[in-house]
Amino acid sequence: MTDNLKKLSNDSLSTRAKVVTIIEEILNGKSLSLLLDTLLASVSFSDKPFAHELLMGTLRQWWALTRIAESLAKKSIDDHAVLAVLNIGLYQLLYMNTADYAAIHNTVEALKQLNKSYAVGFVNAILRKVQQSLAKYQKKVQKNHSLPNWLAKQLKQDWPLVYDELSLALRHSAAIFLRVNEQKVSIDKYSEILNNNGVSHNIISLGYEHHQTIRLDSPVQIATLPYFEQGWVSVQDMHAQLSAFLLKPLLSTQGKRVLDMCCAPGGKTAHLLEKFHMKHIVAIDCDESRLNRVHENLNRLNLNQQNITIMAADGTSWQDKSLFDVILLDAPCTATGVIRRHPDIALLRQEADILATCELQAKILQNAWRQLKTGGVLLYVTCSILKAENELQIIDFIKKNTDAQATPFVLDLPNQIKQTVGYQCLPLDRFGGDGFYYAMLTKCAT
Ligand SMILES: C[S@@+](CC[C@H](N)C(=O)[O-])C[C@H]1O[C@@H](n2cnc3c(N)ncnc32)[C@H](O)[C@@H]1O
Repeated sequence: MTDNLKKLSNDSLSTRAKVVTIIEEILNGKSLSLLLDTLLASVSFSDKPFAHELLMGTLRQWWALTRIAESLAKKSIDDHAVLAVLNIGLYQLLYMNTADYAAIHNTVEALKQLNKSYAVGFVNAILRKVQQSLAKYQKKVQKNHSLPNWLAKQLKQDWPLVYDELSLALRHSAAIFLRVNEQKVSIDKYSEILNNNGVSHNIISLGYEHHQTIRLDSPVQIATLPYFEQGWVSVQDMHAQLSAFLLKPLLSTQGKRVLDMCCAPGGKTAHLLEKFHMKHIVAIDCDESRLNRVHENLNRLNLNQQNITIMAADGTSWQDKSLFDVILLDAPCTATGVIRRHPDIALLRQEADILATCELQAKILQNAWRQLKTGGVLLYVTCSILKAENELQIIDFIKKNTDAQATPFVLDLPNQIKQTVGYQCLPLDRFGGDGFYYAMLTKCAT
């Protein structure tokens, strides 16, 4: 734990100051996933909803709020804590029903608690200016996007026809989808159980053949879902669930050797084990700590683990002794398709990450290909919405590998967009799935 985070155990630190501390950590490169739990554990029960909304909302609107703050400051604000205090203040004024006095006074107090008293006058003046012309600034903050400029520019170039819709959707939260473990219960039966427990939801199409998923109408505490601990259900975005369904024609006949390259934290591995009897599945990932979560997931779901080998390995160079019939490559990516769920991505990613990520993907893909039998199939997946990591990556791969042939399939929802090779799923509305790309390649005899 960093010294900065140790401050969170100080009960006299206000919830606002704690949220600012978490944002500082994110701006220093830490990921939100663990920090959100740390924040919520450090505040009182009654303050948890406020802390959650203030952190997640401020992160989702970060760039739009920063533009307002810096336009009023007439300069860029380099002190992370001061910028975070300003942005949580602006978020309370422009998005939450916080009384103006609390939004300004208590936010400015956080500066003092964080030893940033030098900025009290500066922050106070900006927040008061916004409070005096609230409607004007509410309109201003809604305009355009809340993305770093380089990303907005790239998305506009990649998706000119739906750019406005896309950049708007990326400012919102995403719906929760459930993957039902059909070894335990059918979707229809689980839907009935949810109804009996008062959990409002819909069964919706995945856009591929007749397959369906459950979408919740509003967020719930996941651990309180009926039979969650018994492994009847998992949380998984609808588009992430496509992997196993797309592989169904190949894996419904038994006896296949499968490689799950880049498997952690094991969402897709678990789905494969729920659905298919494979001869052997090898699941690798380079991140040992994330591999622990694969074990945890498979154990909760009570899955038969006799035929699976899970291990830490570098996908750019690791080779198995025998070839595989099917390879699932869920490649590391910029994760720009899941910004709605992980709004810290919009703060953390840099333009230079695209090229570095594409190079890593190309290396892993090439190494995976060497391990595929002739006649075998590789499913390439990312949760990115950037063409460089997706369609362009695969077109380039096919050019370099004359034994690689695109295998056609059809997705049929409006936000599942056919590409030269594969499909791009876009997060175009609040209730649709995340941004994912899928391409299927068959290895031909040369
Ligand atoms: C998109 S995530 C995989 C998600 C996973 N398939 C699931 O469904 O839960 C990408 C994974 O790639 C892993 N990774 C990154 N570089 C790698 C490499 N060189 N070799 C193997 N795994 C790598 C990361 O640790 C991360 O767990």
